[in-house]
Amino acid sequence: MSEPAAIDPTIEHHWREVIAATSPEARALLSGTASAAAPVLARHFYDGMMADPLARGYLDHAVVDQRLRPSMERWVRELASSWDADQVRQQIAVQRHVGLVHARIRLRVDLVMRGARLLKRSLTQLLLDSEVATLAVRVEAAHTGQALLDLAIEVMSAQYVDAHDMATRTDEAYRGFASSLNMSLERERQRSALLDWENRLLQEVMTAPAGLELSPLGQSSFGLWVRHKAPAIFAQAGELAALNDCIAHVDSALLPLCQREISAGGEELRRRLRAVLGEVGQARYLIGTLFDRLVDLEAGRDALTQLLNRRFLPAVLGREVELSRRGGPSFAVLMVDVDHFKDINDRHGHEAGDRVLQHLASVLVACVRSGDSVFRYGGEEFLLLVVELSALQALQLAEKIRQAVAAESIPLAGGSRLNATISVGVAVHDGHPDYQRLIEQADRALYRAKAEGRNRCVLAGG
Ligand SMILES: Nc1nc2c(ncn2[C@@H]2O[C@H](COP(=O)(O)OP(=O)(O)OP(=O)(O)O)[C@@H](O)[C@H]2O)c(=O)[nH]1
Repeated sequence: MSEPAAIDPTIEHHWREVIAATSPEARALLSGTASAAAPVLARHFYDGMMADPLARGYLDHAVVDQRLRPSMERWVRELASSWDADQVRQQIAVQRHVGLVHARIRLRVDLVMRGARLLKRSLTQLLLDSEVATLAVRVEAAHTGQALLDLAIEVMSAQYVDAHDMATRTDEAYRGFASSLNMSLERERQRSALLDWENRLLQEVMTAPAGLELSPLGQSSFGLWVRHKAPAIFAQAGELAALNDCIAHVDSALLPLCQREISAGGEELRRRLRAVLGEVGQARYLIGTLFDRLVDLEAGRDALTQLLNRRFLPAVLGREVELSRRGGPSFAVLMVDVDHFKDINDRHGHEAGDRVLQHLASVLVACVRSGDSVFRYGGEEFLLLVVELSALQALQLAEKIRQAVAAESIPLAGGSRLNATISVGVAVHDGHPDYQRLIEQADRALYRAKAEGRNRCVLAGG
């Protein structure tokens, strides 16, 4: 993360405007009150934050008491007593630094906002209750205090977002690097690490002197890899959590039971060992699944249809929105859904259902141009992004696809054939920057197509 050098002139301008509009009396009241009450204000800030279990995940009480609260007191004092141009510039630099630190420790921005809101409320109350100035001066000081806090948080948040974006890009790049390692080699390496641990366990059980602690799976080369490297490769995959549970179960429940039976030996020990090996079998299965899914996911492909999966939808749609925002031609989204697909599954079996999806995918791909994109959006739902088309042309394309599907019966595994139809919702981009809105419009049009009898195409807003 690098700190941008120049100070945003707009924010500096706003900051100085706030100060210029504040009378010397109100400035003095604000500085004096903030300075005297800094310990109370800092306490309100952190008490509010630490009341949230989420915040306690980032910060612990000792760190808050010893380190953060004193620097928060200083922060409040300086914010409320920086009036000349140099001091303002200095303040902006401080807020940016704080934003960077927050991004580095991944402190959530909403928690900071909450603390700031509580702090603002306390400061306002103190100023309004002050007995050393007229009501007009107290109100003026309260307004300035609030404006300065807002400015500080604004600068902090802007820096936070920049730094966070950069960190996300770096994380992604690392993930890309990590997952571009030779995956089949990595898979084999981890499988054999797991096997090594199993062999070692058996050896320890057979030959270990009395009192020897069995080696935990979590400390094995496999366990360390799961804890430290696998999250970078598999991100938030559910199987990874299951794998961690598996390892924890082996180490905290199954191994101690095994350990207890070593000296006695016999059938009970064998039973306990089988339980361990059973759980390790589960870990092996999970590793296999993780790697299998990664191959498709990394390629951005849906395993059944080989179409793009939803992963790249934000990137692809986001880019089209950006292109059209810069004056490019409009584009459309077609939401395609198989009619009565549940019946197809129920009547012909799940495999036939899969075959229908594969067939439909090939029809969709055949009907669009190479500049268009076809996604498997959900179970039996597909999303087509078609570029440089008017509403009428998009609807005509949808109709062409609908007819192509309806016209051709689909061959099944046993030689039989079945007919399927689709409904299509069409929406043309109207310039709105949020592509999700376009998807929702297409979705609503699809819903209408279903409601009006299926096997038809409906244009959103048409
Ligand atoms: N064979 C198969 N079935 C799937 C797959 N993904 C989802 N499904 C099934 O698709 C069916 C979708 O059913 P519904 O959402 O009720 O819709 P429908 O039966 O197509 O009815 P309408 O959309 O209203 O015409 C569910 O039964 C899912 O189990 C898949 O990958 N393969």
